This record gives sequence, structure tokens and C-alpha cells, in this order.
Amino acid sequence: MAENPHRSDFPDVRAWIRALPALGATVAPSHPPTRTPQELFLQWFGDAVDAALPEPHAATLSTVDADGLPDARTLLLKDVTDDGWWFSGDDRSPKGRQLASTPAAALTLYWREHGRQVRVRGPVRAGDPELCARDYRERSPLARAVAATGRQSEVLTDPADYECVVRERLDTLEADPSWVSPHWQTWCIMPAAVEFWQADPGRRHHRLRYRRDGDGWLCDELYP
Ligand SMILES: Cc1cc2nc3c(=O)[nH]c(=O)nc-3n(C[C@H](O)[C@H](O)[C@H](O)COP(=O)(O)O)c2cc1C
Repeated sequence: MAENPHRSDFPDVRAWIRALPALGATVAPSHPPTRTPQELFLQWFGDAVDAALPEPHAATLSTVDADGLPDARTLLLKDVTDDGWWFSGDDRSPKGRQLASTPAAALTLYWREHGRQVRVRGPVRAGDPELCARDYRERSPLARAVAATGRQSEVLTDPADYECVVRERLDTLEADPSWVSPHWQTWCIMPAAVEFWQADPGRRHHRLRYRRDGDGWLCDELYP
């Protein structure tokens, strides 16, 4: 594999970044358009899993805050169903509060080695308590304890505080392994539009967009 250019070889950061290669992906298998975007997504996702791409289920979730400013973070995709794309987190976190006030989001996945991006946009709904409990219980005890600290994204002034809260939550879980944080939430992005982007070595990138049309889907090719 060719080595990336080193910062010291360039007069400024801009020149350094400009010299970095992009879209050197190998050509991924092609699939014809499917009846639903979920079906095509699962084919692409299956290609990523079969190729052992690292963390193929890592996705960027974009939300909007109370001031209308966009926010985004990486999280793990949990499921894909007829309803849409599922993820989970604490409802007291910034993303949880943002989704409560503006229940809409975008989810973006990029499989670099396949030169593929998927963008899902649409309204968001919260999963029911049984699903949230199941998702929570599927986490390891430590991940459950960490998820229940309830202060995600707050300023951490004393690391000992964090250790103390995690210890308390681990004690709670040891006493009652079926305990579920009442703040653990699953959410579903119900797709209004889903775009599939596939890199092409000749820069004739392929874009396919599905849009909701009643009970079905409209499917269009887009300019690259
Ligand atoms: C690979 C990866 C996976 C992550 N998975 C999750 C996840 O499933 N749920 C979650 O709440 N945060 C997850 N995080 C942490 C989020 O990126 C983020 O830091 C956290 O949710 C706080 O975001 P917020 O302040 O916007 O609410 C993950 C981070 C990375 C890098």
C-alpha cells in the first residue's frame, strides 16, 4: 500500500490535504434496483460484512438542535426493518433531547473500501419499551452500566465521579441482572428518501434515490 504524504513535505495544511488520495475504492459488486431501499441496503451491507470491512454498522446520525443548528455523531446501527433504520442511546443525551424536540434525522453510512455511501432521511419515532429493554439487555454489563450513568456529553470535572457512578450501576445490575435503564431508548428513522452512492473509477459515480410514494417507492438515478 502506498504511503500517505507527510505533513513536513508541504508548505501548509491545505496543500497537504490536497495531496491525499481519495476514492481509491475497488469496484464493488453491482445490484439492480430493488423493490424497497431496505432490500438494496441489506445487499450492500451484506457485501460489506462478507468483505470483513471494519465496523460496517458504524453510521453517522445527524439531528437538529433547538436553535436549528445541525449536530452529528457516529453510532451503531441496530436493525433494519420494513419500518426503517434503528439505533439506540440515552434519551437524556443531546441526541435524545434533539430527537424529542425535532423528531427527524439523517443517517449516513460510508463503506470506504467499496466506495459506497448510503443516506437515509426521514421522521424518527421512538421504539416501544419492550424493544428498548431488549436492546439494553443485549449490551454487556459494563456497557449497560456506562449507558446508565445518565450524564452523557456533560462536562467531566472529576474522573472519579464517573468511576463511582459506573460502580453504582454495576452494583445495581449485579443485584438485579434484569434491571433496565428507563432512559435507554431505541429510535427508528422511517425513510422518506434513501440514496445509494457508488464510486466509479472514471468518476461517473452512480446515484440511486428512493422516495416514498404512498405505499411504494419512486426510484430515480441522479446526476453524480
Ligand atoms: C464507532 C462508534 C459507535 C458508537 N455507538 C454509539 C451508540 O450506539 N449509541 C450512542 O449513544 N453513542 C454511540 N457512540 C458515541 C457517540 O458518537 C456520541 O459520542 C454519544 O452518543 C454522545 O452524542 P450526543 O452528545 O450527540 O448525544 C459511538 C461512537 C463511535 C465512534
